[in-house]
Amino acid sequence: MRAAVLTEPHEFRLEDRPRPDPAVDEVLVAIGDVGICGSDVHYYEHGRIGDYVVEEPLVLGHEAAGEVVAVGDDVTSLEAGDRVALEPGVPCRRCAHCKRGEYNLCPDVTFMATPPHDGAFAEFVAWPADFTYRLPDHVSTTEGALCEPLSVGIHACRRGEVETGDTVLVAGAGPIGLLVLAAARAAGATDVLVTDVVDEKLAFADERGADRTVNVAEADLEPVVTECTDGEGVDVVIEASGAEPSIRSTLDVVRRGGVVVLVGLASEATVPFDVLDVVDNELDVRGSFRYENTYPAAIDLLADGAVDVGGLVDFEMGLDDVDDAFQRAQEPAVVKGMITFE
Ligand SMILES: NC(=O)C1=CN([C@@H]2O[C@H](COP(=O)(O)OP(=O)(O)OC[C@H]3O[C@@H](n4cnc5c(N)ncnc54)[C@H](O)[C@@H]3O)[C@@H](O)[C@H]2O)C=CC1
Ligand SMILES: CC(=O)[C@H](N)C(=O)O
Repeated sequence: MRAAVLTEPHEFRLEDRPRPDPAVDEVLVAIGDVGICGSDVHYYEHGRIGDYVVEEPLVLGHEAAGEVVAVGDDVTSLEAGDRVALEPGVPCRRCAHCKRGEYNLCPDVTFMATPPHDGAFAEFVAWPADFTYRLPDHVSTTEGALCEPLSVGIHACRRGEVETGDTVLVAGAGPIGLLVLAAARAAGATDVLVTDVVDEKLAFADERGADRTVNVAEADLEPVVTECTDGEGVDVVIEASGAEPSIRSTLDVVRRGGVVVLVGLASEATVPFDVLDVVDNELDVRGSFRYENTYPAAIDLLADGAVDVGGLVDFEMGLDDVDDAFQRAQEPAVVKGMITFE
């Protein structure tokens, strides 16, 4: 089978590799679509993300969906021909975090396309059946692949305890911010404000149902939030840009007693935070890391039409064009690129 392997920064090699055999509890999936995530682009550009360093050739891609072509002897939940989405992180199932159900925090997780674990820019992937989810007939494998970033959005909203009637501010209108917007709407948020520094991204957020968009490179956010919330501040801020000024501004726009959820990964490890603000206003500041138990909800939201990911994908390219695809994925106005397999 063919696989696109990152051998060093800016260098993909198309390799012929043996097709994997599924273990007894795994399914073999012929990959149909794989999204290009910002983290894939970061590994391509820099060969590392923090402590995760590409030391051996690595297959990237973790937003994947396709069709089951074989099942291991013990698998009863899926069969050949099923179209499926693959949850890319498989935890150890034994540690205290796994036992508590917070398996996204498992320190021994095998996460696709995170060194040293290969990802899904490959024709076939063998994957545990219980982290592989059947897609209804009317949900495409492109949508199945987008269950991954949608899961990040669902988990962030769960962390923020977004409820019916809430006013939510989503900072950053990249794929994660846009899917936080979608998940917040599905959770019942009635007013969603979205910020970015790129007008095209904000126009897109507007089309996708944002009540108000603010280009924070051109306008002050605080007066807009004051106007929209009668001076109270928003119930929940979900920071999905990772930009330091945006992270800092979260405390200025959340209401007293509100929740700030940090999803974006800041390039600087430390960002000054006004502790008095947090204490005095009794703010909940929470991290949100990947997701747990979100795939069934993501698939249901797509199947019911409660979340529409149509239009999120700017381009689709084959494995042969993986270099070009990664160049295009870095254009500022591009939201999502997809590698597709015939
Ligand atoms: N916590 C988690 O589990 C995960 C975190 N991430 C992180 O979430 C963030 C968002 O991911 P993507 O949407 O893929 O990234 P992206 O880079 O495509 O989107 C970020 C957006 O933020 C905008 N932005 C830049 N400066 C801003 C500012 N000052 N205020 C508001 N917006 C600003 C950019 O123009 C861009 O549209 C990244 O930091 C990524 O590393 C991504 C996936 C999972
Ligand atoms: C942080 C990322 O962007 C990536 N999706 C991951 O979960 O590692």
